[in-house]
Amino acid sequence: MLCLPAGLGFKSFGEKGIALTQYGPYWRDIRKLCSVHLFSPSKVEFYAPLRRQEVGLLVESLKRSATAHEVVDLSMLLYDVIESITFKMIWGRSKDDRFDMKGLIQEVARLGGTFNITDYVAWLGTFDLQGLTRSMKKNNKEMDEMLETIMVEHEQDTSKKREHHKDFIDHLLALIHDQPNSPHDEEIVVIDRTNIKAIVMDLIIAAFETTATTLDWAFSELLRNPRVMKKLQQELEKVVGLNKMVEQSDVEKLNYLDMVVKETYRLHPVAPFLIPHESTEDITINGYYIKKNTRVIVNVWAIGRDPKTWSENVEEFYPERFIDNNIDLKGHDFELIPFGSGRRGCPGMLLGLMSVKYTIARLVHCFNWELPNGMKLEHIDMNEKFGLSIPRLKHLLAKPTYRLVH
Ligand code: HEM
Repeated sequence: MLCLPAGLGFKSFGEKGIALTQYGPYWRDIRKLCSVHLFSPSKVEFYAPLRRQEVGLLVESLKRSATAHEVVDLSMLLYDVIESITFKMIWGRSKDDRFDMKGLIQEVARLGGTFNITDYVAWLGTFDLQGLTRSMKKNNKEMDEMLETIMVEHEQDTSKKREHHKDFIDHLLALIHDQPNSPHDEEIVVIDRTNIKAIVMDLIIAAFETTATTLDWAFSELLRNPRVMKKLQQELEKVVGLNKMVEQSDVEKLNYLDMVVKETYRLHPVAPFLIPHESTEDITINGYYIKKNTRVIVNVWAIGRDPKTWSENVEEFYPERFIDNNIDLKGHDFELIPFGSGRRGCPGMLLGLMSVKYTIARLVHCFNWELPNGMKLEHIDMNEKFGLSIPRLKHLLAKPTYRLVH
């Protein structure tokens, strides 16, 4: 069956972005464009110094907390570091006190995941009984104003620095200013300001919340499972040693880390239902007839907890289950598809996984982690907050101790 994301109960900027846009020439061009400037392996490499710098700053701040024997809000710190990396990649700056970008994105995730009665009883849409349309419009307006300001600032900044260090918004704006001479020019996608806002919004939502939430769950499981934490530290000691920092080039040598990340996604897929898809043709699967244009929701959360696939210890965080199989995250193994599968699968997987693995590696290598105030393992609150993604309900608190030799 060919699938493509269908409309959610809302759409931020119509079908002008990438993630909620129907399959067709526009989606193909935009996806290609994003691949060149953001997702390709060379871009993952290009952003290595940025990741190194931002995660390095986090390590330094944790070292200070360790010296002061402080308990830290690990969830908040993880969201902050991914926020900085994502925003710097996309518009060249990290936090901007003029805008509450994180709040706006989290509101989109909340609204997107709210049960919307209009999806089932369309005529109720006129009444907006749950106030979702009103909230979405307000959110859209704020985002629109914020992105317009950022775009204007990019256009006005003609400094040499900008010429040499173009961010993603610069690349998109160049497309407006260098529109093709001929409509048959296939190399250049014709876009306007609303397209740019929609694409940028999609990318930030797709990149920020997903990566940060993965890290939050990975650390929750590592803290709950000291055996796994210890084994990961042993792997890091063996591959990197205790005298130097982990580098991104070390990441591919860390096999146990790879299994820890897969196991995190099995139990905590960030997008539990992926993005809603739509069948593009009539089809029968396993005896079930699915009509063309049917909305299809894939329950990745349930697949990851199916004892028929994963055996009876399905609730246990047990990375070793990946030792004797070739299951990977690329979307070929349907028992584990946290990044989706096929042509609408996540194009930012390489980028996201590098941020996830590198951050875990650095923090587990540099620090021992304890629960605060003698808290017992079984008291770690593992409840989820339901939305488009499923982050932790409560922040994860922990106490770091520096463990490297220098
Ligand atoms: C590491 C954490 C990430 C996870 C778990 C994740 C997961 C997903 C999932 C489940 C989908 C929907 C796939 C489907 O419905 O079949 C998706 C789509 C998408 N992701 Fe990611 N993602 C991550 C990181 C990123 C990053 C870092 C970026 C960009 C910089 C990104 C950009 C996108 C885009 C643009 C789409 C929509 C693709 C389309 O509709 O063609 N993602 N992602």
